[in-house]
Amino acid sequence: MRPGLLVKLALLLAIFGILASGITGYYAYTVNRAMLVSAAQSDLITAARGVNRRLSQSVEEAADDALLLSRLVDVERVINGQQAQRLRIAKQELAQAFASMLALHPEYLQVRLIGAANNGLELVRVDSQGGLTLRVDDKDLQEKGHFPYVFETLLVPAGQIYQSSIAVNHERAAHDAEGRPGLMVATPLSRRDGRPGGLLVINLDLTRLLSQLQLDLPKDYQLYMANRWGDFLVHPDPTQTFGFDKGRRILMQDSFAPTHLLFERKAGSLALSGLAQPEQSAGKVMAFVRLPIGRGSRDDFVVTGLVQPLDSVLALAAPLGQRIIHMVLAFSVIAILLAVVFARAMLRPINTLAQAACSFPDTRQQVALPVERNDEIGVLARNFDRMQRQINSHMASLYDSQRELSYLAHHDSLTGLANRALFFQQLEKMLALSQRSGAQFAVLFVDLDHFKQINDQHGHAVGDQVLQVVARRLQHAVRGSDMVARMGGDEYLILLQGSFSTDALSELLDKLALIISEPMIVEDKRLEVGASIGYSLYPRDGTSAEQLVNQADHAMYHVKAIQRDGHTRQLPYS
Ligand SMILES: Nc1nc2c(ncn2[C@@H]2O[C@H](COP(=O)(O)OP(=O)(O)OP(=O)(O)O)[C@@H](O)[C@H]2O)c(=O)[nH]1
Repeated sequence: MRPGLLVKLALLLAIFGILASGITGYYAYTVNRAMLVSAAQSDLITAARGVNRRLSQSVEEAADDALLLSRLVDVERVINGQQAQRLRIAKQELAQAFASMLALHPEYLQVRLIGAANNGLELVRVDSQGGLTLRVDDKDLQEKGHFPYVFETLLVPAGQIYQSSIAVNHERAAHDAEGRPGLMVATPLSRRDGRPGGLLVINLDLTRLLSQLQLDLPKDYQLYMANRWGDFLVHPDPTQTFGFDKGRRILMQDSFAPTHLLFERKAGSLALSGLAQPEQSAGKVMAFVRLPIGRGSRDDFVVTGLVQPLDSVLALAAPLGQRIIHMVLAFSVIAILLAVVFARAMLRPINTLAQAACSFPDTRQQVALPVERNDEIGVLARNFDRMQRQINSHMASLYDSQRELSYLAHHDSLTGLANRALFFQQLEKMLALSQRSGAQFAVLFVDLDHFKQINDQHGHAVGDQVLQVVARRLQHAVRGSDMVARMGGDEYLILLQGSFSTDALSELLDKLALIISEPMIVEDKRLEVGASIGYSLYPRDGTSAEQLVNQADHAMYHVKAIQRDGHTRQLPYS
C-alpha cells in the first residue's frame, strides 16, 4: 500500500471533479446572466417600439380628427365667406365642435381654423387653458402665415396631412400650449373656386403624451427620445431636452455614440449592455429604435431609447448564482468521495503488483496477481507473472549449474569421489573440531602398485575402470562418516574419524589392501592390482592438514619401498 500515490491520484481526481463542476457552474451562471441581459434588451426594444407606436397612434388620431373637422360644413362656410350673421353662427358652431374635440382629447392644446388670406389670420381658435377650453375672441386672433406649419400645409394636396417637427411652442398667447413641446397636425382646405382657403390645425401636446407613456413603463426604465437630427426631446434630465430651442445642440449621438448608426439609417434598432459593451454602456442595459412618426407627408422619425440599470437586470441571476454555488459545493464533496473510492479501486491491483515486486526478490514466491483483468493492469500483471516464472526458472537452472560446478570443483569426475580440494576442506574442519574436542582421527594415503602396467597392457580405458573399481571398494570398506578422496592418478586419501590403536589401524590397512587386491573383471579381463597404504594420526603425526597428508604419503612410500623389497607382512604403515 503506497498512500502517497493514493493521495496524489485521489487529489488529482478530486481537483478534476471540483474544477469540472466549478467550470460548469460558472458557465451556467454567465450564460444565465447573458440570457437575462439579452431578454432585458429584447424587452426594452419591444417597450421602445410600444412607446413609439402609441405616440404615432396619437399623431394619427390627431390627423384623423383634423380631417374629420375639415369636412364640417361650417368649415367650408367660414373658408368661402358668408354674410356676417351666418358667418358668426358658423364660427360659433365650429368653435363648439373644436371645444368638444379638445374636451375629448386632453392631449390637444389647440384646434384652429386658419385662413390662407390676410397673412394666415386665424379664423376660429379654441385653446386649452388649465384643463378647460377657451374660445379666443376674434379680436385676439393672430396672423400665422409666417409659421412653417401654415405655409407648408397650404402646399400639401387637399385631403392630405401635414405634420410639423416636434418643437417648443413659442407662439404668443397660446395659453396651455405656450412654451410646451408639441407638434402641429394640419390639413389644407380649399375654397369652392379651387384656391387655397386655409388649414385646420391641431396642436398636440407631447409632454402629456409622453408622461402618460412613461407611466406605463416599469419604474426602473429611463426614457430617451430624439428627433431626426438627434436633439433630445425626452431625457430623464429635462435640462437636456430641446437644446436647439435654447441655442444649443444636445444630441443623442454624443451621449450614446453607437446611436449614430440609427440616425445614418444604417440600423433600425440597437441594443447595448454593460456586460457585453462595458465601455459604451457601463452599468446599464439599453435599447434604441428608430421608427417613423405619424403619417405626415414628411419622412419624419424619432429615435426612442430605453435604459435599465444592469444591476436590476442581473438581480434575477443572484438566486441562481447561490444555487449554483450550493450545487458546486455538493458536487465537489461527491467528487472528493468518488475520487477516493475510485483511486482506491484503481490502486488496489497496482498495490498487489507493487507488493509482489517488492517481496519477489527475497522470497521468490509468486503471489496471486490480477491476471484475469482485461485492461492495462491485467497486461502488466500477466507480464509480471510470466517474468516471475522466467526468473524462477532461470534461477533454478542457475542453482543447478552452480551445484554442478560446485560438485565438479569438489569431486573427481572419473570416480565420483571427493577431490583433493574437498578432502583438504574436510580435513581442515576436522582439525578445527578436534582441536576443540580433543578427538583423534587418521589420514590414509593409498597408492596403487604398478598401475602403469595396466594402462600400458590394457589401455587407458581399462585403467580408468580399474581406478573406479578401487574407488568403489574403498568407499564400501569405510564407514559412512569417513571420507574417501582421489588425490589424482592412482592415489587415494581416506579420512577416518575416531581414535585408533596402531594395531587396530594396521589391521584395517591390511584389510583395505586385501580388498583392493581382490581380482576384478574389466572388459572380460581378470585383473588384479595391489596398493601401498601409509597413514598418519592426529595429533601424534601433525597438527596441520599438510603435515598429516605428507606424513601419510611418506609412510605410504616407505611401505611401497618395503614391499618392493619383497616384505609383505607386518608393514610399518606409519
Ligand atoms: N588410466 C588412467 N591412468 C592414469 C590416470 N592418471 C594417471 N594415470 C597413470 O597412472 C600411472 C601412475 O604412475 P605411477 O604411480 O608412477 O606408476 P606405478 O606403475 O603405479 O608405479 P608405482 O607406484 O611405483 O608402483 C601413470 O602411468 C599415469 O599415466 C587416469 O586417470 N587414468
